[in-house]
Amino acid sequence: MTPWHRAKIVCTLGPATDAPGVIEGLISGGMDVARVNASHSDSITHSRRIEQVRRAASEAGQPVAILVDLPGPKFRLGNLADDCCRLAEGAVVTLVEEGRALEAVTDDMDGIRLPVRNPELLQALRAGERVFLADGSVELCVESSATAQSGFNAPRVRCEVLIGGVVRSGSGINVPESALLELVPTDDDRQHLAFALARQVEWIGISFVQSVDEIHRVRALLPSTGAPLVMAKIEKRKALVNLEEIVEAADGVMVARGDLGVETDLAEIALIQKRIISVANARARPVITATQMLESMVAYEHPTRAEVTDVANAVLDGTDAVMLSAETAIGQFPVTAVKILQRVIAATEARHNGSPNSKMRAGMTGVR
Ligand SMILES: Nc1ncnc2c1ncn2[C@@H]1O[C@H](COP(=O)(O)OP(=O)(O)O)[C@@H](O)[C@H]1O
Ligand SMILES: C=C(OP(=O)(O)O)C(=O)O
Repeated sequence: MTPWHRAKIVCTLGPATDAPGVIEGLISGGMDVARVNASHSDSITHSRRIEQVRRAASEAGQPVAILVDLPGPKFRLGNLADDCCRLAEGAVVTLVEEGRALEAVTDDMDGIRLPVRNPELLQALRAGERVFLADGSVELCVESSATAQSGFNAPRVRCEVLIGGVVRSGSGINVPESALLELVPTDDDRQHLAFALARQVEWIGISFVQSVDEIHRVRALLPSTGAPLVMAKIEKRKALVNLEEIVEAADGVMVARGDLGVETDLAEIALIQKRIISVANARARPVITATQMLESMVAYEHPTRAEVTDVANAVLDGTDAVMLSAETAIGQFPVTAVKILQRVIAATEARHNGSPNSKMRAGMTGVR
């Protein structure tokens, strides 16, 4: 048994957690919260995963809460032919609308075609604008806009790859200066919220919160009794301006470092994390530190020294939980990743038992 007061572990469910025995392994390894990222997979799959976690948790006699993370107004790539694509620096990439006929597009002009789920984004991009993919790991520069190429039968935006890397089906697209953000909750969020309420999940995550307004609008959709707790994901510059009120209005917050690292200055991420944690600690709101905690473990069995140090530092900062994303959702070593988190948390807390939030942490897994 793990000590009840330790920092909690949140694991994102995905194809990798569908393999036999993995959910059970995550639970015995120390998973406290299972996260369903509503941006990926369909509702039948989400339902099956939630039921599987609840069954395995009940058999293990360990509480595991469910967090349904609403997508928010995030632009995303569509499905890629091989699910994954490597973009080389200097290559030409053409962004096209997913599912539209593209007969007028010639391959040699086009370079690599990447489908985009949001046609309004294609119309809005202008020459010279920067586009970031997969949490900013790939950077594009728009060479010619959809308007400039209006002779084609479907909108297309030609870009040059400035920083290369790997993108996957559904990878996020950030255009930090774009004013295109829809109102949160979006129509899509409302559907996922109805799904989450029907399954009586313990937490819902609101993406791209910028002020308390988004929290109030989501709360207005919740039932008066038995509602899930509301986690505000801090990932926009404006959320940092309104941080204190947001933390006050939410039941918990997430340091969503993936989007935060693109939407703000990456160089300031460590300081921003410390500030969010400290504001949450001061108001007794549980805080999750998320994204790329053990990223190399998506492909390798051992984490880097920098990654385990990052986990330990988050615990020392006072985080109440650490989160795995791709590591458990699509990684090759999901159970090992959780066990490593558990070991690092235990080793760090054995020497620094300084968290003021023991009772609050216990509340994170307030399973119904
Ligand atoms: N349920 C899932 N199905 C397929 N892939 C997933 C799933 N969840 C996560 N992933 C993959 O892991 C990556 C990191 O996970 P996460 O941070 O939760 O997603 P995102 O940043 O795309 O919202 C995603 O970009 C995606 O490639
Ligand atoms: C957790 C995050 O959100 P998402 O998975 O929606 O990118 C993040 O941006 O760090």
